[in-house]
Amino acid sequence: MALTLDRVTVCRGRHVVVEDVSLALMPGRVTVILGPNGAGKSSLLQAMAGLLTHQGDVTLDGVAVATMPARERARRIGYLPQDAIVHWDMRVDEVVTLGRLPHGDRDPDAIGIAMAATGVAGFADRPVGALSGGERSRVLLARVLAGTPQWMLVDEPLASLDPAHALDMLGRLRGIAAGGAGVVVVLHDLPQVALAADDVVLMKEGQVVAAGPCETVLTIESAAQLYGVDFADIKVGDRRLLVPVQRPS
Ligand SMILES: Nc1ncnc2c1ncn2[C@@H]1O[C@H](COP(=O)(O)OP(=O)(O)OP(=O)(O)O)[C@@H](O)[C@H]1O
Repeated sequence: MALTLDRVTVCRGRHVVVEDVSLALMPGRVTVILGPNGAGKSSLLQAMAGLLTHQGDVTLDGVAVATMPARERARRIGYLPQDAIVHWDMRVDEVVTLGRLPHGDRDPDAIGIAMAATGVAGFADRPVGALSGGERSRVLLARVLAGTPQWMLVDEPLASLDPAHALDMLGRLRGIAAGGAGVVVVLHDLPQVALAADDVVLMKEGQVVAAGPCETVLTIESAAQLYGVDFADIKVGDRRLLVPVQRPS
């Protein structure tokens, strides 16, 4: 079930936005992609999902994602884009049921498990348009989860969530990985990265500058190099959380 990238390059217009990226991502773990704005994180995630034309190979269990029939790809890889919105004012349970489309069924077990895992069962009959941003984020996660994908690719799921809901969402993503799926998530907030990540991929200007276990790859030094600002660390339990600090003038 490994998701493997071999020399993946993505061009948008005339620009190379992801360059020569090779990675082996493992299921059962949360891998966080981080890097400055415009580094190519979303483009890389979309290439992994088979949604963006690229050079090089993205393979799942040795099978090229680009050549998988669309339905099979959607069954195996769940993708939650940045700023995902729901265009129709459907009920929560109807939105979650849409996650079963790649399977062509309305499997009540899968839908129920997804709703329970994301904590949306309590407002299943409400219209999504009447939910708060945090509740809506959980519904959209439930929709992807209902498809029981082997891999979940999630782009900035914490935008607009307050700290409590952000922690809740990170816990749910970790729970999904603990259940055996692979989780790849783009995040910006470094304390949240340290709380969520087993592995990290550091990207800058389209290239992967480092990848591996969070505790060894994400350091004060690597973060400073990545973002061009200084960081301090705070020890919380067995984790070191990095926070940006002003460089002394
Ligand atoms: N649809 C598009 N057409 C042309 N260029 C694009 C398009 N989407 C993104 N880009 C460009 O590709 C580069 C990488 O963008 P991408 O969204 O992958 O970066 P990112 O690291 O996810 O950024 P952010 O942290 O700001 O979300 C940027 O220079 C961006 O301007």
